[in-house]
Amino acid sequence: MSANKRVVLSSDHAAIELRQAIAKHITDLGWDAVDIGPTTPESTHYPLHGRAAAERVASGDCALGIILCGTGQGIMMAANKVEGIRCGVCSDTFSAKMIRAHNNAQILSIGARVVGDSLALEIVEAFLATEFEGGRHATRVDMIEGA
Ligand SMILES: O=C(CO)[C@H](O)[C@H](O)[C@H](O)COP(=O)(O)O
Repeated sequence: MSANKRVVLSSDHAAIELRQAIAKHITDLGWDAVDIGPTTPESTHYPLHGRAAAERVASGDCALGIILCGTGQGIMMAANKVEGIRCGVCSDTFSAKMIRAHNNAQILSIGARVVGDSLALEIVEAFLATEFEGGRHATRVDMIEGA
């Protein structure tokens, strides 16, 4: 499968089951889910998993990413420390579309303790189905990146 269908997934202990459900769901939709774990429920540290997913995207190994922790906030902060990565936390489908269409975010973060499972799948679908619009938004994204 080509790299542009590869979606890396990671989480901390707060979101393992939801992350695995999302991986199955996006596979059914035709994406290549690259689930980098963890798979066991022991308490772990979200910065490790946010950075690991972001590095898969920054390196070009995966085109997009989906990361989760309890709120989605901490793992998002860790992912955004990786150069060139734009990640937003979404709890609604409109925001999930907009972080692709206007912000060209490569990574979606979800709080597994914030949104229900079926809304989470809708948020993921909205994110994956939306393309960056470019134009005036490209100017602004370049400004985020310091251009
Ligand atoms: O939400 C989180 C970070 O923004 C993470 O899921 C953390 O694990 C959370 O802050 C603490 O969760 P814990 O299960 O009480 O360790």
